[in-house]
Amino acid sequence: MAPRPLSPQEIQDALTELPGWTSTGDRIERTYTFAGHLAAAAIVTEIARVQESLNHHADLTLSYDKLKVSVNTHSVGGKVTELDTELAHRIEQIAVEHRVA
Ligand SMILES: C[C@H](O)[C@H](O)[C@H]1CNC2=NC(N)=NC(=O)C2=N1
Repeated sequence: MAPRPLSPQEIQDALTELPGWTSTGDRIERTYTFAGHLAAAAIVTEIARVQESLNHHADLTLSYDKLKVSVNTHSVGGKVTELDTELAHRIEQIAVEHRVA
């Protein structure tokens, strides 16, 4: 079944379970900061594995010691759906394992 775009209220409710994540309206995003570049780069492959398993992919922007994660659902015209909040939770699990602040 096709995912349904979440309402602004549903997005806000979902973000209460995702500290550090924000909504721009049509996306949910978080920027993680790491000890350095290799630590920031190392998490990318793990996120990619989860994204392949879910068949849902965020935009990942790697800079020196930061990784920005930004996601929406293309198949509904670029809106936030439960697929995005599910991926965000999975990425949070990986971040905890990497002891990201
Ligand atoms: C064909 C394939 O199922 C689609 O392109 C998947 C892949 N990853 C995706 N990722 C995101 N963020 N949104 C999608 O709609 C999406 N669709």
